[in-house]
Formats: sequence, C-alpha cells, structure tokens
Amino acid sequence: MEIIEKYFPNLTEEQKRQFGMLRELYTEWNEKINVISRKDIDNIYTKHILHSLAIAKVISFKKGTKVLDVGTGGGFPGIPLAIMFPEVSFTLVDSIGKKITVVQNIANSIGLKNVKAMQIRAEQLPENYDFVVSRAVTDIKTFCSWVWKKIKPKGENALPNGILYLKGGDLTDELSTIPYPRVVYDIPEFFTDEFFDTKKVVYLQR
Ligand SMILES: C[S@@+](CC[C@H](N)C(=O)[O-])C[C@H]1O[C@@H](n2cnc3c(N)ncnc32)[C@H](O)[C@@H]1O
Repeated sequence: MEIIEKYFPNLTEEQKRQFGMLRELYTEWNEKINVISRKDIDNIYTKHILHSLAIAKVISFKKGTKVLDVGTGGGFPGIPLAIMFPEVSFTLVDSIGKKITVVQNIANSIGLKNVKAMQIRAEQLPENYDFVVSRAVTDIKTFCSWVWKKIKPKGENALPNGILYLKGGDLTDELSTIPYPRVVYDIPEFFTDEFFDTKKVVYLQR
C-alpha cells in the first residue's frame, strides 16, 4: 500500500481506505475464483494496482468522463482507476461471468459507486465511451477492431478520446499495423520499480 502513496501522495482518506482493503479482498476472492496468479497476490500493489494506475499518470480524467475497461478479468485496470477517479463512470466488461462476479463484489465491498460490471464480449457492447482502457487482452489491431467504433470522436479531456492500453516489450511491429495517431509512454518515467522496466502505456487517438 505504501507504494501507492509514494507515487500518489494526495489520496483522500476514502481512497486510502479503498486501496488498503484490496489485498485482503482479492486474497479471499482468489481462493474461490482465480483472477490473479497466486504468486502475484503478494505483489498485488505493484504488479496490479500501481501498474493499472500508470494510466492515471498519463491522463487525469475529467468529471463525467465515460471509461470502458475491456477484458477486465479481476478488475484491472478498472478498479484502481475507479478509486482514483470517483467522479468518472467506469464500465468493466469481461466475457467470463465468474470474473465479473468478483469485480462486482469487490466494487461493492469497498463502496465504489462509479463502477458497473458486465458479462459481455467487447464486440457486442451497445454503448459509446470516451476512453477504452485495457491490459493483456489481445493484440492492438484486434483490440481496435472490437472497440474503435465505440469511442466517441470528441471529448473534453486534456487528451482527445481514445484507447489507453497497458503493454510490455517492443511494440514496433504491433503498432506498425494500425494507422491511428499514437503516443507511447514508458512507465519507468512514472514509477522506478524494476517490474516496470519494459512496460508502457499506449495511447491511440480516436
Ligand atoms: C489475461 S486476462 C487480463 C485480465 C485483466 N485485464 C488484467 O490485466 O489482469 C484477459 C481477459 O480478457 C477477457 N477477454 C478476452 N476476450 C474478450 C472479449 N472479446 N470481450 C471481453 N472480454 C474478453 C478474458 O476473459 C480474460 O478475463
């Protein structure tokens, strides 16, 4: 938990309370439904929560922004971002229902009112969003084919609406397959821990 406060020193008491509850809740839920690899539970604050919050170093979503997390699994990056931005509306979707059960229960347990969790395939979503966030779901080209038309073309944030995808390694080949304007942010610019050495936030502008 200290690592979250190290990089985000202005958390409210409510946010500290919510982040602080996550390790125990995920440990309990993971015993029933596996959403995090067992060895990662011990490092949940770095490998899952702080990693998700790299997106919060790239953009501070304005009040009322609608964000979609596709393939959220156990709630990453959506749950940490929903704690960080309580006035932003988050829809967390996954095609596997039991993962959505975990996400909804964790959101309820920590009192998050800005999260809606849905079992649905990304390709079938009926609504439009300002931003789509994600981690570890599929290659960027396939991902764009699922969600591009669900992103509203305009927006009121400092970055124009688009995709914010957490990725690792060399992305040259993968990004060469898509035509959209992009910025690749190296996470070590924000967080110094070794775990983030090759990790990036890929922003694609709608
Ligand atoms: C490797 S997990 C990543 C989970 C989470 N984003 C994380 O980083 O911890 C990939 C998730 O994407 C979901 N998924 C795969 N294809 C999907 C689709 N078309 N629509 C919605 N969810 C999908 C899977 O069910 C799985 O939970």
